[in-house]
Amino acid sequence: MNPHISRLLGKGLVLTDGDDWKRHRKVVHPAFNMDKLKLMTATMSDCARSMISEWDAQLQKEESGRDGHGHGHVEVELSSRFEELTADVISHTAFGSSYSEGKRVFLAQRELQHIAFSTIFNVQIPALKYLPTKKNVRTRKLDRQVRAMLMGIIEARLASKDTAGGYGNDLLGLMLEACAPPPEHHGEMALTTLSMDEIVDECKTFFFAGHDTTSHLLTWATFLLSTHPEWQHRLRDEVRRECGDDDEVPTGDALNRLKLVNMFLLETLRLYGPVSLIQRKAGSDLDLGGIRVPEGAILTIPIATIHRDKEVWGEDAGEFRPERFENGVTRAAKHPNALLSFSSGPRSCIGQNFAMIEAKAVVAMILQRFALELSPKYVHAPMDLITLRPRHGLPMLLKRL
Ligand code: HEM
Repeated sequence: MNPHISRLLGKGLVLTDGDDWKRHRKVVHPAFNMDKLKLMTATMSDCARSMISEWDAQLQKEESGRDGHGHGHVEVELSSRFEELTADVISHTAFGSSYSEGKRVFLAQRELQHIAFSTIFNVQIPALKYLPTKKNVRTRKLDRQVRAMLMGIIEARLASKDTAGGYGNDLLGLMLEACAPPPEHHGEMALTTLSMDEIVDECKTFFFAGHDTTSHLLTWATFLLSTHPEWQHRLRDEVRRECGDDDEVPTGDALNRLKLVNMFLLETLRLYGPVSLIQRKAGSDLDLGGIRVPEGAILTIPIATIHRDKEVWGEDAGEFRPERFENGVTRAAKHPNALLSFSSGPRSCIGQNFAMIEAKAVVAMILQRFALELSPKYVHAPMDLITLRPRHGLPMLLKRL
């Protein structure tokens, strides 16, 4: 693994194994249950609303700047805008009341991520990571800053627990709650199930695993909305019926009723899933459909290829057809687990409901207010750099409805 990426994730859920992984998953799991996620819907909508207000202001400026003779639309590069939005959402949902400190952590994490991505195709020579190259020096400095800032946030939370009446309802608070000592040891503040370092690494993992992936889902979803106007109309009708018009913020329950939006997002994940491949190591000798796989072999699961396989999805595998999900994910293909965007089994994505709720809220709020038309500047060049993104961004024309 690229050392810059290991540093980004530390010993969080993604990179731990065996008993360590079980312990981490047990602590983190309660933070992602449906009731907690519903509480986070309001935060997600608030972040989306502030992005939408910016677009409204841009449109207003465009209209007034031309004495009422503007062309009635603005062009926005959506992929970078969605990256900001999802970073904002994860900063708020992970750190709630400590949002502004959390945002600083995430800006440093983002720079670390850019360094990691810029070295992804380098040959990995172990000794190189100890050399004082410009990137190594910067990485170490940022890493120290991230750790110190996160420790500061966590210590402040622990110290204010009694006066604040708990650790808080954000992801960090819920993790601390799960690690809290039993009442008879009240006051001892020993974190019994995850160490301080491990909590720091879990915070880093949320940011890394949770913001880029969800932003690319939103990017490809809006791309497909603009290239399939009939679906844009159908989804808008559903959103208006279930969530109301543009001055109403969709509730968690209303989002739950968006069946067509859900089918549309699943089809987006099938055709343009942010994660194109995952790897697994064989824990013992295996027989995989007649092929002998020895213990320790690394298997690559080519999600993107499986998602377009005609033998799995039928002759229309290459076409955009959300209807295939009409009877649920398990009946959409010849195999019930054919959709692998969030992986499958015990190591599947812990944030999948979080990501789907966020994507539904943002798509619904955009459809309530704007019509989307792909800019003529758009060049279709999907690029797989850990996650699948449009190489030249997604310039989109937004029109007020
Ligand atoms: C559209 C959005 C997302 C996609 C496509 C996605 C995809 C995935 C995939 C494919 C895996 C399995 C990786 C592997 O086995 O190598 C995974 C794991 C994981 N994801 Fe996500 N993810 C998304 C959003 C999120 C969010 C929002 C969070 C957290 C806030 C998150 C946190 C995690 C974590 C912690 C793991 C590791 C789970 C474990 O090993 O137990 N993901 N994700």
